[in-house]
Amino acid sequence: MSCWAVVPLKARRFGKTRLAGLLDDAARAGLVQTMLDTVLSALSDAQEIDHIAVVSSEPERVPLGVLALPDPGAGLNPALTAAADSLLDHGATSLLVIHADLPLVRASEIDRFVRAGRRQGLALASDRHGTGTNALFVADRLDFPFRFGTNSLSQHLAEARIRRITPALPALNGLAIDIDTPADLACLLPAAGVSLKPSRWSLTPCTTSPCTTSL
Ligand SMILES: Nc1nc2c(ncn2[C@@H]2O[C@H](COP(=O)(O)OP(=O)(O)OP(=O)(O)O)[C@@H](O)[C@H]2O)c(=O)[nH]1
Ligand SMILES: O=C(O)[C@H](O)COP(=O)(O)O
Repeated sequence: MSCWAVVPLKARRFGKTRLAGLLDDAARAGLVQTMLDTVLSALSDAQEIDHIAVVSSEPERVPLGVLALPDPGAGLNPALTAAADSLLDHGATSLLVIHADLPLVRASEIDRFVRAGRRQGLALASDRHGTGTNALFVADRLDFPFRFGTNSLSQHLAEARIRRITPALPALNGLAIDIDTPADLACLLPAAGVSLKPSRWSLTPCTTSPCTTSL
């Protein structure tokens, strides 16, 4: 049994565009790198993960000890499909797809997510809005179709229904809190104790759970 984790990583110049009004290129690149480091470190500490890969058109960004997989350049779902095919050749028997923009994720949460997925055959990690999918674990069925994008959670649930799988949907803050928009940053930064420069940041209070809990 060999459990691989794969992290998709968008090309630098296309990454985190929704934050472009708030952060300049260098700040966005720094944020992306910090979040990627956090995710890779949590994966490497997770007991349930045997190997880690990053699928990216920029292999120079992939650290030593992590397998760099090429991105065919047709978007996120084709990149992940190509990665899953390639990992089958590397002996993968189960697969965790996890986004690179989860700044609070911990190894213990990854372990809980994977264990829940093993029990059900599939686990899905919703974003805090209940619409997106931040992580997906498949046991055995590496051909499960990826439907990342708008409203991906309901699309992944529909694919599960077609296959008569009842996925695990564990509520784990570190997997729910991704950083896409200025509102996401507004949720994260005060809770994380990061100081802000008011002249550059426009923060609105966040009311959507679980962003205010256990950070
Ligand atoms: N390899 C690869 N990764 C991608 C691609 N599109 C998105 N990702 C990654 O998928 C995850 C979710 O990405 P998104 O939130 O859709 O995109 P983003 O760059 O983070 O943010 P926006 O530009 O604001 O949409 C992140 O880990 C991205 O780096 C792609 O075409 N190829
Ligand atoms: O399926 C999703 O939720 C999107 O592919 C990526 O999520 P994000 O835009 O919330 O990071």
